[in-house]
Order: sequence, then C-alpha cells, then structure tokens
Amino acid sequence: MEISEIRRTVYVGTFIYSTSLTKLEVLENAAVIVGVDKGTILAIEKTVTEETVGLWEGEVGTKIVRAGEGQFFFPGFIDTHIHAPQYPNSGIFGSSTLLDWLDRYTFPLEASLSNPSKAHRVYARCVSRTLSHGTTTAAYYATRDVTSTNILASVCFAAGQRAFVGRCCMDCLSPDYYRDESPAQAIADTKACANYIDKLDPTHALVTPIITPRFAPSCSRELLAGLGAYMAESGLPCQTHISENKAEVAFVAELFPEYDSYASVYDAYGLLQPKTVLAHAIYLSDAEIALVKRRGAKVSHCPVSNTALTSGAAKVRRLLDEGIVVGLGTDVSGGYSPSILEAARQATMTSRFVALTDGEAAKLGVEEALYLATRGGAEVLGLEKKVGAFELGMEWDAILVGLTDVPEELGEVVGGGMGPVDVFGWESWLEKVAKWVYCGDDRNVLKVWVSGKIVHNKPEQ
Ligand SMILES: Nc1nc2[nH]cnc2c(=O)[nH]1
Ligand SMILES: [Zn+2]
Repeated sequence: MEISEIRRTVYVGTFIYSTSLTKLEVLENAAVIVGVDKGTILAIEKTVTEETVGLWEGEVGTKIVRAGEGQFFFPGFIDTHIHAPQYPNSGIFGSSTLLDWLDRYTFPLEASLSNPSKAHRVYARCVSRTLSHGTTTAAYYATRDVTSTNILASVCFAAGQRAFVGRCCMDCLSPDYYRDESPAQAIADTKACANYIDKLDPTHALVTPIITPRFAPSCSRELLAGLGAYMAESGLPCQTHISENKAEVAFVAELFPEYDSYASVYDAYGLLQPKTVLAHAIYLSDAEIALVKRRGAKVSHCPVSNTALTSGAAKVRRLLDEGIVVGLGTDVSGGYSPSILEAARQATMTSRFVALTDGEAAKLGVEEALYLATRGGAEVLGLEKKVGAFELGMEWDAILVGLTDVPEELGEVVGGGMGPVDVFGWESWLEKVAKWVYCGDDRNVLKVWVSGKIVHNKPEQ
C-alpha cells in the first residue's frame, strides 16, 4: 500500500501514561487509533482481541503498529527548559557555579554560534539527540543572534520536533562581544525571529516563538518593559530564569533595589503571567511563591543542572502543594544530559536530599517524576489539551519503549537486547517502569512520533 493511502494508524499493545500526579494508567492489549492527517487520537480501545486487530489489518487505509512483547507506548517527553547552543558543552562545567560558568564556558560558545554553519551543525545534532531520548516537545533558548535563532527554528521544524524557540535577550552586564546593542535592537530582533517563525509555521502547529529575557541581571529595565509590552500585545509565551543561585539572587537585589524580590522584578514589567516559564525557582521566598501562584506562572524544575552547578535543591513538593504547575527541564548544558528521563530520575534523587531536611513528604515517586516529565511539562507550556497523555483528541506524541528480556535458560540475550534495563519476567508493569526510570536511557527508546509522524527510529544493531 502507498503511504499516501494510509488514513489511520492503529497502535496495538501496552500503553502507559499519567492520569494524575500519583497515578500511572496501564492499558494492556489495548489499541489507540490515530488519524494520519491531523495526528490526533480518534479512539482508544481499552481491550482488543487478535480478531479485531485482524479485521483492522485487512482494512484499506489502516496501518497497524504493534508494541512487541514487553514493550510499551508512553507519551513523549517534554523538556521545558533547554539551551540548544550550549549542547556541545554538555559535561563541561568543572567545579564552576552559575555566574563564573556563564563567563567561562557559556558566553564564548553561544557567541561563536553566530557562524551559521556552526549553528546548523550544533542545532541539528542537539535536535536529533533530544529526539532520540524521546523528547517530543522542547522549549529552547537559542542565542542572541537572529540568523542562528532562525536556523534552530528551521531545524526543529524540519526534524518534526514540537518546539518553542526564543532569541536570548541580554543588553546588560554581559561581555562586550556578546551583548545586545540596545533595548530597542533587542526587541526588534526578538520580533524578527517571531516573524520568521510565523512564516515557517503560520499556525504554530509545531514551532512557536517564545519571548526570552535571559535573566534579570542581563536585562535593562527598558528591555524588560519592552518585552513585557510585547508579551501583552502578541500573546506569546515567555521563558526566563529565576532564583537559581544565591549569588544571583543577591545580585538581583543589588541591581533592582526598588523591588521586594526577584519575582517582583519580572512582575513589575508584566512578565509574570500564566504563559511564563520560570526555570529553577530554587530560592523563592514564601511571598514569591504566593506571587508566582497568583500570577499563574509556571516552573521548570532542572535538577541535573541544579546539582551540577551546585545551585541548590528546589523544593518541588512545596511548589506542587501550593498548586504551582511544574515540569522538568534538562537545562543543557548547566545540566549535562539531554535526557528528560535523566531529569526525572534526578528529580526523585534531589527530592530525597530535600527530604533529609524537610521530611519524608518531600520525596517524589516514580509516578510523580513521570507526570512532571509529560503532563506537567505540557501544562507548563500551555499544551495540556494537546500532548502529555493518551486521551481522545490529543496528538500522538509518543515513544515506544523496549526493555531487555533475560532468557529463562542460562545464555546470552539474543541480539544484545533492547537497552540497559534487564527484565526477568516476574516484574509488574509498574516495576518495569520504575526500572526504566532508574536504569534506562536512549537505548530503550525504539521509536518516537510527533503528531502521528515518526521522527526517530532506533537504528538496528
Ligand atoms: N542554567 C542557566 N542559568 C542561566 N542564567 C542566565 N543564563 C543562564 C544559562 O544559560 N543557564
Ligand atoms: Zn537555563
């Protein structure tokens, strides 16, 4: 059958997804029917027989995709905070902390990406790497260079990754070689990138511009005000950093003495909104948490970066208890890993350190970490009706996960298995999922789809 004749794809097998912060639904012997034109879920059959699947197989225009024995479909991961231009520095951070790390490692690399061919090379690799780890949606910081930011948007669009792409605004306290020349220029350049994306993807079905003040210390009052006005007029989302490091928080208090807190600075310029993604949020005071909650701004928790740069341990349970929406971010290359599975794992580990001082309730379970990695992230980016779970009308943004079956007889696993998670056959589905979270990696990601289109296929070994 010609591909063009396929009207719907029926995915058959086991489906696992979050139905709440603490609950994972497991549908075994189920089917999810996806329309090919819009990539949306048309029907969910919670139990299907081989006979039914056989009938579908015989239908013209229907394609069947099966999860093998022991494999399962899972919603695609959502990275709510990642710096694509920093990807080559993954793992290179030494013993630095935020402010010296920016000067030493980050600004020189980002500035060098004004070379379009270098930008293309880095972005193509970053996008294919995140896809291979199962990231179907990413909120990217680019650099302050317009051409290179537009290259990132084009690379995401061509690769089929759902993405938010922001030109990084920074007109203050940044090195001479890497600083916006004026607030007006920074705003004009931001608009130029948004216009480029509007032409690339007019309905923002896949790629959306995002207003991106780097963080308060690198933005003048005039720039923050201009970006706040642009946010109000365009309705576009916004991403920035907040309260990541104690020296940074003290610096903001010194730079903006007229405001009570870091969060109040963003609020004063209209940047604390329901469509605002705040990365880190480690040292928010009670008053700031209340303000973030009142404004409906969202938080991107970046545990790998927070530990790598010795920034601190965000109190995620507290944020969740306050009703703040939280997702996960890799924060490459503050974070060394492009994997949201790693971020989920480290979110549970960090929460255990928090529990040592704040009590057992601080601990995040596997179910909660996976919720943050999927539905939480979707809500952070305003996509909760579109992606993050398997529900009617949602788009098929999904991954197929495979684990390695250890044979009952002593002997080698045939074909090397499907990645580093060994399954002995007696584990429940939820135990298999826990093993995947703690022991898995991209070798377990066999296929990845965005909006019903395949965007990654693990190479055969
Ligand atoms: N983690 C992180 N924090 C920042 N604060 C300002 N810029 C950055 C950045 O690039 N990464
Ligand atoms: Zn960051």
